[in-house]
Amino acid sequence: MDQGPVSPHVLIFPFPAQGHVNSMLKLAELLSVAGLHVTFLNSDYNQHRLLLHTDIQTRFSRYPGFRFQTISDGLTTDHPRTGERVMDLFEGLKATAKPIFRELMISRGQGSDTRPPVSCIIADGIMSFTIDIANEVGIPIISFRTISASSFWAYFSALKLIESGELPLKGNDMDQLVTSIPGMEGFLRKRDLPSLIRVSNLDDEGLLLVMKETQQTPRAHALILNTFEDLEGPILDQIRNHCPKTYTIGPIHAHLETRLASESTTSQSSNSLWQEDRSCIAWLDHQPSKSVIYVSFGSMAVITRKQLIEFCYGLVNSGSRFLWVIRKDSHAEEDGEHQTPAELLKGAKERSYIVEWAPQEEVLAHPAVGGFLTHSGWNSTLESIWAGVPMICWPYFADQQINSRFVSHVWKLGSDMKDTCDRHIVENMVRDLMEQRKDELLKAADMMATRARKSVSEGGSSYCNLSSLIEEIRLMGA
Ligand SMILES: O=c1ccn([C@@H]2O[C@H](COP(=O)(O)OP(=O)(O)O[C@H]3O[C@H](CO)[C@@H](O)[C@H](O)[C@H]3O)[C@@H](O)[C@H]2O)c(=O)[nH]1
Ligand SMILES: C[C@H]1CC[C@@H]2C(C(=O)O)=CO[C@@H](O)[C@@H]21
Repeated sequence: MDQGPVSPHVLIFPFPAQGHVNSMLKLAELLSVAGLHVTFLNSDYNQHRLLLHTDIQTRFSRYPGFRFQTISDGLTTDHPRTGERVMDLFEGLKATAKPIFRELMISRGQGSDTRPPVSCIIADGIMSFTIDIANEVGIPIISFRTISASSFWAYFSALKLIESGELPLKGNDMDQLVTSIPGMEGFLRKRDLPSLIRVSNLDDEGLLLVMKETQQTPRAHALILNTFEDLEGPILDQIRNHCPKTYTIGPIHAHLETRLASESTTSQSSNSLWQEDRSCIAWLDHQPSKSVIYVSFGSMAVITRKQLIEFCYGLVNSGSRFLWVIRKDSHAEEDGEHQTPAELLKGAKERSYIVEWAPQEEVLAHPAVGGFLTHSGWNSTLESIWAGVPMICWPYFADQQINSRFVSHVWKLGSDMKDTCDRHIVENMVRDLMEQRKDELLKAADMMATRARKSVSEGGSSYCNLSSLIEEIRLMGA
């Protein structure tokens, strides 16, 4: 990448969760490759886990302008930070991180640092207190929202949903179409609204939070989204009516690979907060081409024992081979139930493999993988699109409900199991994806993967947008 004469200093501040740290740390590396000074402000809790489970220090030591800095997320070490309790992070950050961040920005991140002062902040768009502080101290700020453009737009349109009377939800017909989100009139049902705004009470804390946070974005200098024009073009047109400087630079994980390759460098870029169990790659090496369905519900979902059992039976009865990520903290233990998932899956021992955390990007790229049963987190969705792997979506919360509608009905890359969790449905959907509609879905997935490749290749939309973004950041530092 070209390196101009000015060397600005960007401070990157993610919301402290895996799905956010992952993409924002990849952006940090992209900016470091371009020769910018970068400070990555990680929570103490996540930094400890990154150091424990990755080679992050060594990886970033090749960038002399890069530093990690840490900040408290306001929660105790034993707080789960998963499931619904992830929302506690917002209070923790406001009470603890916000005043520290203000002091840090008043000093322009200077302390004992010999690097130039911070000239630009890139902060998670779900933490609008960073916009208040940046504007107060006079440092330009760019919001990075780590969700899809479509879910961002749904949150942005929440006020319209309220004005038109579509929110709060009334009645039981969740299949009714929603009419007041411009660009989604023909296919978005009530049940496809992100769970945080799929509510029947306007006092709902999640609704108020996500609405307020999203409404603040136009106050930032620009918006970065981890998506690409060919994927979400019509929705991006809508967003640009409110946030004209919207840079789409995704899929970021692939963009980083591409840029590093063009610099003749490679990066084993695990940003995992859990220890990756690489034994699953050896297991995949012994499975036939496109025969395995990969199952993972990301880093935050917590499922009930009953749901776990329905998935077990559905997968076993489908007859398919499967690789399943079951985090230790991902399912509630219930009284009188002591069978582990491995014991429950005894009947499918030869054709199943369980790990607590996988090297997901590598798994999805493996020739043995032919499908992905996913919770539709945005990173997982993009990683699956990049790898050309069709999906069965089982959205858990937040943006996932709308992502799964786009996967199944707009991009036609799989099916949506939303709001059900029944062994027969799991079995039928796996058979459909891995057998009946296999060729058709693989073809559609392959076509979208080709478009994704084009976007991060030289001259592609994400490639050009990243170059413009870097140029803009350089001008801020001048
Ligand atoms: O065994 C695993 C499982 C996951 N991952 C990685 O973990 C990330 C998970 O991210 P995502 O798929 O986005 O899910 P969540 O962890 O649930 O992410 C949160 O953050 C996302 C970005 O804001 C949102 O889209 C989600 O709804 C929200 O739950 C991905 O990069 C995966 O590759 C692994 O490396 N190994
Ligand atoms: C805890 C969730 C509330 C909203 C956040 C989010 C967003 O940016 O809208 C995405 O997924 C979750 O990580 C966050």
